[in-house]
Order: sequence, then C-alpha cells, then structure tokens
Amino acid sequence: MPQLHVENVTLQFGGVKALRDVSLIVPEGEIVSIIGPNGAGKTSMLNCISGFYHPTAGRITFGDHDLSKAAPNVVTSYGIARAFQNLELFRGMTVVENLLLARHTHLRYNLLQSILYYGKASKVEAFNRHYVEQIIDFMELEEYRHHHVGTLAYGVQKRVEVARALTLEPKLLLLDEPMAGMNVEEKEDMVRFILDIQRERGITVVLIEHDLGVVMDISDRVYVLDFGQLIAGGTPEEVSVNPKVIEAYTGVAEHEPAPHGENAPTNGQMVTV
Ligand SMILES: Nc1ncnc2c1ncn2[C@@H]1O[C@H](COP(=O)(O)OP(=O)(O)OP(=O)(O)O)[C@@H](O)[C@H]1O
Repeated sequence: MPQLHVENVTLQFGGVKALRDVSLIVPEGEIVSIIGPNGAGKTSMLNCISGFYHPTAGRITFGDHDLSKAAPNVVTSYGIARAFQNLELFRGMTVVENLLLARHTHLRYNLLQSILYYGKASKVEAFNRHYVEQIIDFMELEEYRHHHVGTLAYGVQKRVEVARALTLEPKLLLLDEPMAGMNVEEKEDMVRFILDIQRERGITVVLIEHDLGVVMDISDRVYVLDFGQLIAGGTPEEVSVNPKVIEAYTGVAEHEPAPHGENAPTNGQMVTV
C-alpha cells in the first residue's frame, strides 16, 4: 500500500488552475521528486499535501489519514514535516533554540505531557533536548549550535531548516528546493544528508528540486508537472527520455528540429535547466 496517495487533485485560484487532475503515489521509504518548469504547480502540490491549501477536487491520503481538508498542524501530527523554500527560522535565535521551539510548537503532546504529568516536565524537557542534540549531530551542525541563525551562511541555514523539520520526527519529509542558492560543495553535502535521511532514518522523502542532475541521481521515482498537469512519472531513466518531458523543458516537440546551445536535448539525455 502506498504511503502517500494523491488522487485526481485539482487546485484552482479563481481562473487559474495550479493543479489539474493530478494523481501520484509516494511509496514508503522512497525518495520521490516532483519536477517541472517554473509555475508548473510543484509548490502548490506540496501546499496541498501539507495542508496549507485544500484541493478544489480530489483526495490526498497518508496511510489511513485523509489530508484533503486537514489543517497543517493536523498533517504534522500524522507524521509529515516540511522544510520550506523560504526559511521558516527565527534569525535572532540560536540553532538549538530554533529546533527546541519547533519541537515544542508542533509536537503539542510534549507540552500537554508537561502539564498532565507535573513533576515529570523536566524529564520531557530533557528528552526534547536530547532529541534536538541528536538531530544537530546528524545534520553536522555541532559547531553552530549556539550561533544565531541570521549570522550563518545561507547553505548552513538551509541545513538548519531541514534539521527543524527532522525534530518533528516525521515519517514523510517534504523538501521544497533544499539546494536552491547553494554552491557545489553545499549541494553535495545536502545530497548526502537527504540520502542519509532516507537510508539511516528510514524517512520517506518528497523532493522539489530544479537541479535535474541531483534529481536523477538520488530519486527512486520522478513525477513531472507542466502547467498544472502531470505529464510523466516513472524511474529517472524512464522520465529523462520521455519526449513530453523534453518538450516541456525546451519548448521543442520531438518531431521539431532541436535548438542549438547548452539547453539543447541530446539523444536519450535529460536536458538541464
Ligand atoms: N495563492 C495563489 N494564488 C493565485 N495563484 C497561485 C497561488 N499559488 C500559486 N498560484 C499559481 O499557480 C501556478 C503554479 O504555481 P506554483 O508556485 O505551484 O509553481 P511551481 O512549479 O512551484 O513554480 P516555481 O518552480 O517557480 O516555484 C502559478 O501559475 C501560480 O501563479
């Protein structure tokens, strides 16, 4: 049974259809990427999954839970966390403070436990601190632990954003362009972290990423959106030779002569954008 199931989802804003009858599955334990040109509907899809938008039509389920009308905090409580494209961190707070705050704010049962089990509150607090420290080690943020987030390099801030999502103990992690604005070395680090998140922590990952080289390297499955419609889905190998995908990225249909230049598709190869 797929862990996340998106069935015939349409999302409409007035006259604009951001998503049109999109269906996809995200099996447990996989890295699944959603790609597509600018404005294709990728972030809209993540917003629907994470409860920020509710589909105009269609259904989204995560195991037995229906997400179609669920609020973001309810989606989080089902085990879905999101690292945002625009960082959701408090720049004037340290890395540790940001992660502890995220854990307290979103995992409300910890606060509730603190109240219900007066006297055990310190134990809950100690456990939260221990959990946060473990995530800091995992994301190799030890040296920045007590640094204010606003003073950190952008690439490190992106890592803190992923760490923030991991403190929520997700089963499914949604990553919205985690490598945007990073240099090559920072990207390589982030790729390694994403693979470790999947392999070592057993977390399913949905990734939106513009770097198609990275997408093709690390994804088990890739879905391609164009103008809100799903135009392809499959293994990276299948998707990268799909004529509809090549056309979406180059604006050139398979039967037309290919353009010259660095974005020109080569035989059987995915174009880069
Ligand atoms: N809140 C909104 N109100 C109106 N239109 C919206 C809203 N959110 C998204 N859209 C529209 O929906 C379409 C898809 O946008 P979306 O941000 O999901 O695309 P995207 O694939 O994530 O793009 P990018 O790669 O540039 O981030 C666009 O036409 C966008 O203008």
